[in-house]
Amino acid sequence: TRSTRPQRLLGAVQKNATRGDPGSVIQAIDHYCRNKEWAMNVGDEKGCILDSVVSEVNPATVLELGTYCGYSTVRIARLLPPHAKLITLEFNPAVAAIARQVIAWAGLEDKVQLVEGASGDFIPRIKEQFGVKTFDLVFLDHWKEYYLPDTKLMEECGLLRKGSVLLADNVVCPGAPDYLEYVRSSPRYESRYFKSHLEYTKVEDGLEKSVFLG
Ligand SMILES: Nc1ncnc2c1ncn2[C@@H]1O[C@H](/C=C/CNC(=O)c2cc([N+](=O)[O-])cc(O)c2O)[C@@H](O)[C@H]1O
Ligand SMILES: [Mg+2]
Repeated sequence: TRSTRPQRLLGAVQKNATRGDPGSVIQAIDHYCRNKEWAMNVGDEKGCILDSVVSEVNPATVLELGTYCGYSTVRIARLLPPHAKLITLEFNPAVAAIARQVIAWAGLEDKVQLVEGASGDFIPRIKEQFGVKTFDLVFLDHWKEYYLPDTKLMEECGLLRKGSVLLADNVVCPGAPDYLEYVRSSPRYESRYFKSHLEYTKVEDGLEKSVFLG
C-alpha cells in the first residue's frame, strides 16, 4: 500500500540528514516540503520566530500541543538548556511513531517526552503524572478549534504562572479566531502578533505570542 506523507517525510530525513545533527534534520524536512511535498510543519520562516521566542524565554519546561512529525519539537528541543524538558502531545499513534524516529534521528530523545493522547485528557493529568508544576512556554499547533478550550484548561489546572508564554501557530491561516479574540481581549494576557507566511508559501500567516499575567 502507498506510504503516508509522514512516512515519506521521515524517509527524507533518514536519506538527507546526519544522525545527531538537529540542524540537518530541520533542513532536510524544509527542503523536502518546499520542493517535493508540502506538509504542515511550522517551517523555516515561522521557525525563525519560534527560535527567537524560545531563546528569549530560555524555558526549563515546555509543552507542545500537536507533535505531528516532530519538526517543531526538534526546533525547540535543540535550543533548550541542559535538564530542560519538553513534553509534546500527539493523539495519532501512527504520526507519533514517525515523530519519535525524527526526534531520535536528531539525537534529542533525552530532552523530549512524546505522549500519545489527546490534550483534553492529558492536560489535567500532567502535574501529577509528569511532575511539572507550571510551563514556561507552550507551543500550540494542534487542531485550531482546540487552542481556546485547551488554554482555558491549562489556566484551570494551574499550569500557567505569571510570565508563562503561549506561542500559537496559524492564527491567520487556517486561523484560530476565538483563541485570538480571547488572548487579545483578556486582561490576563499581553498579546503580540508576529506576521509571517504559511509554511513554504506566500500566503499570510503568523504566530501570536501571549504572556500570561497571572
Ligand atoms: N487535541 C489534540 N491532542 C493531541 N494531538 C492533537 C490534537 N489535535 C490534533 N492533534 C495532532 O496534531 C496534529 C494536527 C495539527 C493541526 N494543524 C493544522 O491543521 C495546520 C494546518 C495548516 N494548513 O492547513 O495550512 C497549516 C498548519 O501549520 C497547521 O498546523 C496532528 O498530528 C494531530 O494528530
Ligand atoms: Mg501549524
